[in-house]
Amino acid sequence: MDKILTLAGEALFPITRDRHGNPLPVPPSTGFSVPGTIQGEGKLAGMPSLFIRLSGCNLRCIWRLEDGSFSRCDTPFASFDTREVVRIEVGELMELLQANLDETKHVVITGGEPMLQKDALIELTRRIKGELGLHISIETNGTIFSRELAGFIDLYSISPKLRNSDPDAEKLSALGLQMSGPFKYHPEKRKNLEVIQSFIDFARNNGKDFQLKFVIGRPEDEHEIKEEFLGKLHSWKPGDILLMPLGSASEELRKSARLTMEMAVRNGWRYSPRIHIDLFGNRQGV
Ligand SMILES: Nc1nc2[nH]cc(C(=O)O)c2c(=O)[nH]1
Ligand code: SF4
Ligand SMILES: [Mg+2]
Repeated sequence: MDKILTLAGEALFPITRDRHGNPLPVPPSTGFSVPGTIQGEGKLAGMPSLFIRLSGCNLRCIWRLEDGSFSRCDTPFASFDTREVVRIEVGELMELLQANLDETKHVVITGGEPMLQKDALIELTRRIKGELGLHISIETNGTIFSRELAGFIDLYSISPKLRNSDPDAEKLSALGLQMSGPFKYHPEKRKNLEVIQSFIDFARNNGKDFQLKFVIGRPEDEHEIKEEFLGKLHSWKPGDILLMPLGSASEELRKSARLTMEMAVRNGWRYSPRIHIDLFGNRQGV
């Protein structure tokens, strides 16, 4: 029997057809007449893509912006609150993907933290490569590695979380949340240099690509990136390091954009936009 994936929100998005190729009754959240959107972030920003969003995350990010306001994970329905999920067999997801591909050659696997479902993902990515020959990216927080899965993926988009993402008592109480399991473990789990180095080494040795994409919300982030991550990792190039402004809405992004861009220029790193948020706002399925 096919393995089963647990997906969040719109699962595969944006799509316009069911797995038999029949039109869906509602248009996709993009409002487009065609399936697909563009990759909004990272080295492949602008690339026509379909997204698969997996449910569940081992971290619980809540950031503090420079003005003192808070910004939590931009996909809470795939991390903080996973009550609504879609369970789908790999074979069925393959049919849905195939029915919505048209000219799109890129698939992005995101979450949540997709590596939590690595067994089902190995089956899915093996079939996507073998049967459809698509380019596959994975958006991961860099806390879990699998050699077998890495072998089927072309771009590892690793987004290690900085201290500013820790859900401390003040942030939790401001958001009316309790200090329970995942919140408590976030600070000790979020940084795993061994896992990040494994992704980098595997990419270098197997003709794959990777990027380290850091979310920037305050000036101190620069020192932490250099001392606690890049200084302890090897085999990366400045062009593999991307800085992305903090925020899940355009107004938030604007607040941190200049700080982020200046930091990128100063270090020879790259700036990553979040095009889908600028174009569509903070919405699911775009
Ligand atoms: N268009 C678009 N680009 C994205 N890049 C990363 C995304 C994510 O949610 O991981 C994302 C997303 O949700 N939509
Ligand atoms: S690691 Fe990503 S998906 Fe998980 S809580 Fe943080 S921002 Fe959300
Ligand atoms: Mg994301």
